[in-house]
Amino acid sequence: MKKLVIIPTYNEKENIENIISAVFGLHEGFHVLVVDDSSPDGTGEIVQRMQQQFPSELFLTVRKVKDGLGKAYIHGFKWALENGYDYIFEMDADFSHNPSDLIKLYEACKNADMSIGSRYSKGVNVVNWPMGRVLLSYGASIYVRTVLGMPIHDTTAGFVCFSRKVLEEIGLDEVKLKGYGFQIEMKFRAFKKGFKIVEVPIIFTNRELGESKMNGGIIHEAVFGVLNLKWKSLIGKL
Ligand SMILES: Nc1nc2c(ncn2[C@@H]2O[C@H](COP(=O)(O)OP(=O)(O)O[C@H]3O[C@H](CO)[C@@H](O)[C@H](O)[C@@H]3O)[C@@H](O)[C@H]2O)c(=O)[nH]1
Repeated sequence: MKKLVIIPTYNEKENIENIISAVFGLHEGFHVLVVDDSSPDGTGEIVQRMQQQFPSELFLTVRKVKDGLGKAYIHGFKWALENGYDYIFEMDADFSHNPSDLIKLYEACKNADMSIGSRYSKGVNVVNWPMGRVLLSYGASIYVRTVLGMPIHDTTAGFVCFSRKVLEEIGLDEVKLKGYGFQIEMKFRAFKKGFKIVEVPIIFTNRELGESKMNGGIIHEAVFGVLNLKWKSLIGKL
């Protein structure tokens, strides 16, 4: 089975080399695609250099401008489908997600269609986030679950495994949200299509290096984006 971990990056020079090494260090046959938005800090150049060491496992696509997490992933998903991958993973560059949990996600995904590394399926498993961010994220998950009626605890999770057929059937060109709302939209579309989704408990650890790209615009898009998804679902367009 061909497995691809997609890592979107914007200014991750402190993390990128270590995270790629950690994935390959698992020796589980994962390939890595980095989707970099022309990071001014030289993240892309670091990946290019590592490609000499891992010519057939490490891939890089560079987009011209910073255009949001969602668009970066959509680009990566299409690349994965074109290149024949069976299982496709989302993972942050910054070690918020422990790369060794990829194995748990893969095992769970084999018995489902999609698996989610979940911070909230067994209590709240977040380390070193400021209380405000925990409340925002946990509150967002309750808001989304209530409005959309989706039985998923961690609806904004960014540590996910998709089996190929989910990405083939979900309608990638119709996914509209670009920021973290994208995470919600992907899960809702998969849920509406009747795919089997399982949550795997993980511990999310706040990054030690580099900076989060979270901002007010991303929150605004997610709040109104959820209402729009609900509306589309009510009028049968989703
Ligand atoms: N290519 C690209 N990558 C991006 C962009 N914005 C963020 N990224 C990359 O996406 C990953 C996550 O971004 P962070 O900015 O570190 O996210 P966070 O604040 O820690 O957010 C986490 O929580 C969110 C809400 O729960 C999650 O939705 C998100 O996936 C992530 O796990 C990192 O690898 C970062 O470099 C972008 O515009 N373009």
